[in-house]
Amino acid sequence: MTSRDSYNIRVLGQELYDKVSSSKALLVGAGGIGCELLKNLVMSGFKDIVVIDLDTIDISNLNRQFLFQKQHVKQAKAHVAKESAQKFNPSAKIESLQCNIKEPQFSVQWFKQFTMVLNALDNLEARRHVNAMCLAADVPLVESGTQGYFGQAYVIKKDETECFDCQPKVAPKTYPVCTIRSTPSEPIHCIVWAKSFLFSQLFGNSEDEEALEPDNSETMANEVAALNRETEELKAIKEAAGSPDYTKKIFRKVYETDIERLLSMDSMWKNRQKPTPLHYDELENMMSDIAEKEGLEDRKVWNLKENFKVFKSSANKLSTRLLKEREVQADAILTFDKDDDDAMDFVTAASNLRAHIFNIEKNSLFDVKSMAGNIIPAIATTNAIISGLVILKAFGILRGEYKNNKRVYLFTASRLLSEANSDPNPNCSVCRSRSATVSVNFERATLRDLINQVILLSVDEGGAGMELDEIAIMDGSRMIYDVEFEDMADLPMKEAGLKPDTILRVTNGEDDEIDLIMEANDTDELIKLSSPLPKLVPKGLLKRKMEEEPEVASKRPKTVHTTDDNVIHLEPDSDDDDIVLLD
Ligand SMILES: Nc1ncnc2c1ncn2[C@@H]1O[C@H](COP(=O)(O)OP(=O)(O)OP(=O)(O)O)[C@@H](O)[C@H]1O
Ligand SMILES: [Zn+2]
Repeated sequence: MTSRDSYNIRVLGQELYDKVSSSKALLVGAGGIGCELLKNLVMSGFKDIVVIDLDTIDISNLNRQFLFQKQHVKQAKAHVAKESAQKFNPSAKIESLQCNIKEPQFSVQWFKQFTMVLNALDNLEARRHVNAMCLAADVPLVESGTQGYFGQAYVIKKDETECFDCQPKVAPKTYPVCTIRSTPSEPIHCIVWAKSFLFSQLFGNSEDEEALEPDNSETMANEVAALNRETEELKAIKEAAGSPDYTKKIFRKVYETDIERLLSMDSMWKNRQKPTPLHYDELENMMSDIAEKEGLEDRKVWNLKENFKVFKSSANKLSTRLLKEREVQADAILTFDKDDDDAMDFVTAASNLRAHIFNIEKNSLFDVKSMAGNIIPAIATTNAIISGLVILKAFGILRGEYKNNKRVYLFTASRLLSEANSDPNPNCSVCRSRSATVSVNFERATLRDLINQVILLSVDEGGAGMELDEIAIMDGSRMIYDVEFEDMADLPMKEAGLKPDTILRVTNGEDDEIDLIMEANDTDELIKLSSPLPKLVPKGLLKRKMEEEPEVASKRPKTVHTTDDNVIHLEPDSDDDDIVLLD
């Protein structure tokens, strides 16, 4: 027994220590929270840990992801995190995987080996996936997130608590296309234009215009046609990459010709201040009287000449890079990355030039970076506090606490607020459906076998007890059976495109649905239910139960969604919540 173990026994008590040291934890993500958390896990006595992260270490991670050092840049986060954390407790077994958690090899069956899963992710999609897998495998999950000085940590457990998807999440902000392309009025409109329109048209994939919201109104039809023409013209200029007047062509098109075309649409400017085009040659002449100085400060707002200079140099650098990449791969593109200096220089200068034309305030590179990259600074202390709380949630799980394992919110790095975990939302389509694992011989069993032996089987015999003419079966968004679509019913499952870990959703009417998680069975038995299907709790009943317990409902604080998917802040509006002040 190491001295760390004897220390942990004294702190945790023998009973909890035994649970901690015999559990197996999966840590998803080895970034800001993940690094802290892996260190906490090994130091608090977890002995069997799998850490997974798809990414490699970037220099910008080093200020807070302290398991990584300069010499590790470009190496796999998961492997380096494992090596560094191992030193805190050499007796812990850590397995590292440089993979995407969404890969099919990480099946429901694979998730079942863990006592708990700890999320340390930075995106909605992966969080949703892990949530669904943990529900299907019935493994408790600790979800966490931070944003600046705010953070949260909470436990998700099938049938006991809300799941990640019980409350709707806000979609990232989008902007109407006509505001971005024709009538910007705020700095962010110019930044979105530079990043999502100009950058992606010139160097990336023109389909990339993620932040633009199509505007279908008829009055805009002419304008949209004009803008499509602009896009075509830009494509032609793109072909001139590498030629001496390349940047001049771009500049004249987007800051002169396009602006003059906008000015010719009189109705657009009746109640708006008109833009003023910029002229390349005039600016070029002005440049001759300033000394060339390299290295502009990123926190200073550049003047017109400086923006012009940076625009030309960064556009040239990006197009040279793209041409080089195209020599190797004909359809190479550049993807905007906030940590790519040339891309940030380009977006800052291009958006500032546009801001100048529309009389909008310009911004420093530092500020443009935070807006273009949707960045709210990641703060090491916030990650550290939240990771500590995640470990307390994990201890709670080992003690069998779910509902009373309170959600914790961190406000402005000094106030912690906790609230009771909520019941699952009776209308949640992710966690409120019943689920069961069915083992299937994919080579031989047909969908009809599944229908007869599981779906139509009576509830008393462990089946779903549904009626044949009422059921519909979906494989994700693909309909594979209903009473009027039996084409696939008699094919072997494999031929019907079904494979292990497919989750089939069977519904019959509104109030009854069940998810069947398919696993491989190579025995002679075509279909085998591992356990009877869970009995249905009609949604109506659950809803009524919630209404009968008003004190539970009224305790729910008001939800305030942020623009990012990292964290949802809650504002307390109940006096009963525990508030802890940190020094
Ligand atoms: N699907 C996924 N599978 C595995 N790991 C993932 C997946 N999605 C995200 N991650 C990892 O989760 C971690 C989240 O960490 P964090 O929020 O600190 O982000 P970061 O990329 O390290 O930092 P930043 O975004 O601020 O540059 C990252 O290391 C990321 O690679
Ligand atoms: Zn749910």
